[in-house]
Amino acid sequence: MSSTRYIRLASIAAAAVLALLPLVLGNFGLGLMNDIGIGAMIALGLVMLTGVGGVTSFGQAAFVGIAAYSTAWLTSAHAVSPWLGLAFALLMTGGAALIIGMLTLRLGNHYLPISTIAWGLSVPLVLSNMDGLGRHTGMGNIKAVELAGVSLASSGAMYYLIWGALGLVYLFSSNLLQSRQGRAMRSLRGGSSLLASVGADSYHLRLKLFVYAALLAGLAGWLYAHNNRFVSPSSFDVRASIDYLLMGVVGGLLQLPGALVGSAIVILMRNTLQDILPHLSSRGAQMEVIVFSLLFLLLLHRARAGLCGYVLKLAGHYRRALSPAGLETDADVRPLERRRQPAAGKTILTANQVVKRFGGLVAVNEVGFEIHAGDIVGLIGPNGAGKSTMFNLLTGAARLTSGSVSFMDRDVTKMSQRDIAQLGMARTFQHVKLRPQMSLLDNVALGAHGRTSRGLVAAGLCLDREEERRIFHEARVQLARVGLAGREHELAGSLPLGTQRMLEIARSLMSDPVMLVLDEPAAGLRHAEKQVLAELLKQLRSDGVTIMIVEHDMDFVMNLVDRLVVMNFGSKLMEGNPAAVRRDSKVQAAYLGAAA
Ligand SMILES: Nc1ncnc2c1ncn2[C@@H]1O[C@H](COP(=O)(O)OP(=O)(O)OP(=O)(O)O)[C@@H](O)[C@H]1O
Repeated sequence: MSSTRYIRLASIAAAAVLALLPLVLGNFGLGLMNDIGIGAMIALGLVMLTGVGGVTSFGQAAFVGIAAYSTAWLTSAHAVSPWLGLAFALLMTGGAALIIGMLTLRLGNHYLPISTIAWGLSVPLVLSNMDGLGRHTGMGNIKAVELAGVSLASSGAMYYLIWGALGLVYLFSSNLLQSRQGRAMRSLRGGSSLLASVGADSYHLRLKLFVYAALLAGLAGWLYAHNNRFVSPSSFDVRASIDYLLMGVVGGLLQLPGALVGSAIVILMRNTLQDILPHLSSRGAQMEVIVFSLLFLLLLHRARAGLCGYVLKLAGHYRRALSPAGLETDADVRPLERRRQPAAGKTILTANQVVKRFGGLVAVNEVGFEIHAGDIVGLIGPNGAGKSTMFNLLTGAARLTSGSVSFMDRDVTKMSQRDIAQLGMARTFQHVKLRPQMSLLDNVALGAHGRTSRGLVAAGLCLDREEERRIFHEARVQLARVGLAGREHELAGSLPLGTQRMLEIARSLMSDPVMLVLDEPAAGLRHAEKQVLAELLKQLRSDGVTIMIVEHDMDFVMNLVDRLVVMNFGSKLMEGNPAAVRRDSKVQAAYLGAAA
């Protein structure tokens, strides 16, 4: 049985068991299940935000509080329908998350998690000081939800509402992760330069995840308010936020089921401890904190990926589980649209008097050259000549001090790396940047981000399948082009360096580039791997792809390129075909002579 079929059957069985549970559970059991469902929904947001997006939040309970108070205020003080309360709660939570996210998500390092503590502390403080919201006492008499005239006041009715909503958001999240946006989101943890090179914007991806996680917390807050029919600020303080984070860590922040497992473990454990500890000590509440702290430490030592991660690892599927297989595609799938490629020989890139200073050091000094469509051009020079700096200036990864660069008839001097990528400049990295936990197919599919468009909502609702089929069809074509056909489902992290470089090139080709810019592609490769790479690049040239290559390996470059630009001490030493460069005495003195 295929793993997809197995997962589908297991999900149907789990749904059936959950649907029948109220028949055997009493009120207490249903209350616990409702708490687990609400906790799982908040932890699901954290799996998306922290596990996928790499943003640690200590303030998620604040969003739960904003939503719970919004609906409590509207339905108890103004007697409106809880369904209007839901719309208002989501609006308030989403709006708050958007503002907080825009203010904090650009903060790097540890500043971001610290800032989450700040709003995690301040929201309950504000709630507990507002007269209209009952100050420290909170608000009661919250209306029960009604559905088609039927009151959902009982625990059993709320159980179906909570778990039904959880099922829907779980499905939405799962669809999202296996989409164009989801691939980019799953790549966030490895830094922003790879994403920029495929035309994706890390900041906006993080912001979307942040708002999404807050909306899940908001939905949970609404359910909490109408399940308990009472809200107070203490339920939404930083301690509650840490509890939700603990649920994610215990269950596993890297898998969606981790949210469910974590919520169940933490809530059931807390309940059991609250029964047992008072019999053992008069300081039961403090003991509970200690037990949870010990659990946290144990997990960090023994199972950092949480219980789900641990079990999957034992089952040997851990790495594959992070890497959805990608859609199967038919031969008759409509290919992705191609851009109009420039005519052979047309000037596609012009560097004009480019200067880059680092303080007093002039790394690139008034360098200029042109690149014509269909050529392979090499940028060479001894160590410290300024090649990498020039590479960064051309691709938009660094800003020029003066001079200009035009690409495809556009002045790109001040353009972002992402916008230059969108114009058709694809790059690879000196230190290969792949997503090791993702399949080859997913890694390559990521390269099409800038030429496809379906967004988060379409992905969550599965309205992007046609585009996904086209992406995966193209990804298979590009994998075959670099000699990796049939290896689609292997993990990128398991490949040797030479194959990883091929994979990077396949990813670059996914953007349908006008020009491929390769940063030391032969570095670290064995002789045979270099030969395979050179053959591939020659094949790409004959397919009409323009290539610029920064390289140290003279033999590799000389046998490959049409033209060379030689740099030394930041300046252009000469430009010409390989034979002319080989003959040039200045080059021999500066570089080739040293290498001979
Ligand atoms: N971010 C930076 N800050 C300060 N100096 C820098 C920076 N980046 C590069 N340099 C300096 O600029 C000069 C050119 O460096 P660059 O890395 O571009 O040379 P390169 O030709 O690529 O060298 P290599 O072949 O060794 O990679 C060097 O002296 C380097 O120390």
